[in-house]
Amino acid sequence: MGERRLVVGAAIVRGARVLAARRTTPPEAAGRWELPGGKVEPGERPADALEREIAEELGCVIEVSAWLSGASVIDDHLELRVAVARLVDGEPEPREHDRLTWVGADGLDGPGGLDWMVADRPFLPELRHVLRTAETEQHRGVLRAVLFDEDDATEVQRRLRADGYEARLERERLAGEDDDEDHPWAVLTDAPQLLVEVLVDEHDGWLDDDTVASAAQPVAPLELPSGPRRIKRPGAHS
Ligand SMILES: Nc1nc2c([nH]c(=O)n2[C@H]2C[C@H](O)[C@@H](COP(=O)(O)OP(=O)(O)OP(=O)(O)O)O2)c(=O)[nH]1
Repeated sequence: MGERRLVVGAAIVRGARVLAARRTTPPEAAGRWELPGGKVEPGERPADALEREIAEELGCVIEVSAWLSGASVIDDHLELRVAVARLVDGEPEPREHDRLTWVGADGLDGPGGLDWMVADRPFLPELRHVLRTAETEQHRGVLRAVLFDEDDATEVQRRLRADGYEARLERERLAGEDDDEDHPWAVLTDAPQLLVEVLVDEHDGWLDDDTVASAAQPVAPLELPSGPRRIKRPGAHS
């Protein structure tokens, strides 16, 4: 027997919750929760396979941020890897699943938690950690400024730090397969939203949706978006 074929699952994280999907087939898996995804085609990169499967199954666009560690055996022929991903366009709709749910660290598993596919369970502790980190950042009012160029990101970071705020750089695709120029930079900061908005504006970036709606409230009575959306995203990048 050769190597097991790879199945990839997406832990799509928004705010501090992850999207879980309930299977309908085969009968023994119906009613069990999984991370949406599917089989990687021969010659296909796992991140591309995942983005393709999500478009097919959920009708939305994601971007892989980082792979969780390890792989989990599904059966003699298949093994599962899981990536943390961010929703970049559209809203997930179930096309092949009978239910979708956004679940936080506390609702992942354990009493009252979801009944996951067996192969997914080894990923839950690390996933819980990812969600807890996201929760902490939300509570601290951390904003995420996204910029296309490293120079812009570094400059925004420098200016925020010069003003006494914390500012940390992150690459949008952290541990993906490739590292080409398409992947933007993010600056995570505890600076006030207005200041961050001014800086991203100067550097052709935008403020990410996830963080704004929840984080901005304690900072200032601004006009807040009622639903998740991106604030000032350039239409195309040059
Ligand atoms: N997508 C996905 N599949 C999982 C997970 N956990 C798990 O055991 N599996 C199993 C169920 C299936 O046996 C297999 C993936 O099959 P699939 O039916 O979702 O994949 P696919 O869309 O590429 O299907 P196919 O039509 O090519 O057969 O992996 C999970 O979290 N996500």
